[in-house]
Amino acid sequence: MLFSEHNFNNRNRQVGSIEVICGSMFSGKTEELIRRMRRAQFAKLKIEIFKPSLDNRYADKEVISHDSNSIHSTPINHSSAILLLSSDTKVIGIDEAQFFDDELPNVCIQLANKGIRVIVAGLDMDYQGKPFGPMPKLLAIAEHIVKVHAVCVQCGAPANYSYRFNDNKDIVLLGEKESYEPRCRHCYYNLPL
Ligand SMILES: Nc1ncnc2c1ncn2[C@@H]1O[C@H](COP(=O)(O)OP(=O)(O)O)[C@@H](O)[C@H]1O
Ligand SMILES: Cc1cn([C@H]2C[C@H](O)[C@@H](COP(=O)(O)O)O2)c(=O)[nH]c1=O
Ligand SMILES: [Zn+2]
Repeated sequence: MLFSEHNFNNRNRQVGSIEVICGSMFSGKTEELIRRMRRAQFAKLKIEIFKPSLDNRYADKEVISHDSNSIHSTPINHSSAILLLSSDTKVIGIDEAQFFDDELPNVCIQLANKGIRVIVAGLDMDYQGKPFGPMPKLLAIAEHIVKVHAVCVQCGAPANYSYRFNDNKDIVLLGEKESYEPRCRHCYYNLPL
C-alpha cells in the first residue's frame, strides 16, 4: 500500500502520518488529493481541507482540479490556523502547500503526532526548477511520498517541470495554461536531441 488508510496500530491507538503528493503543474496533484479525501469520507472520517487564501484562481472555498473536480476547502492566511480549525478531524488535506509559510512542516508534525492523517499536495519546484517554499522540508518529514507527472506538451514524455512562458520573474505568479506548460527535462532545458 502506498499510503496508510488504516491509521490504527496493533495496540489500537490512532496513529497519525504525513503524506506528500508532489509534481509539476497539471500532473494530477489536486485530483489525487481529492481522491484520497473522498475515500476518507466514504470511511465516515471527519475531514478538512485547507488551501492558502492567496490562491483564489477558481473559487474561494473550493479546491478545484484542472479537470474541474472539486471539494470544499477553507482558505487560510497562515499555516497555524490549521491547528485552530481542525478539532475532531481525522484526515486533513492541504493543497498548494508551496505557497504556505515555513511553519507548515511544524504544523503537520503537531497534527500527525495527535493521530491525524495529513495529506499535503504541492509543487516541488518553481518555474526555475528550484525547490518551492516549504516543500523540501515536507518531503523530508513525510512517511509517504508520491510524485505524479503531467504529459510534456512539447514531446509527450512524462513531465517533471513547470515551464513559464512570460517575462515575469516573481516566484509567485498565479496562472494556468496562458502562462505555464508542463515539460520533460529535455524540453524544459532545451537539450540537444
Ligand atoms: N499536459 C497535461 N498533462 C497531464 N494532464 C493535463 C495536461 N494538461 C491538462 N491536463 C489535465 O489536468 C488534470 C490534472 O489536474 P490537477 O489535478 O489540477 O493537476 P495539478 O494539481 O497537479 O496541477 C489531468 O487529469 C488532465 O485532465
Ligand atoms: C511553477 C510556478 C507556479 N506558480 C503558480 C501557478 C499556479 O497558480 C500554481 C500551481 O497550481 P497547480 O495546481 O500545481 O497547477 O502555482 C507560481 O506561482 N510560481 C511558479 O514558479
Ligand atoms: Zn518533452
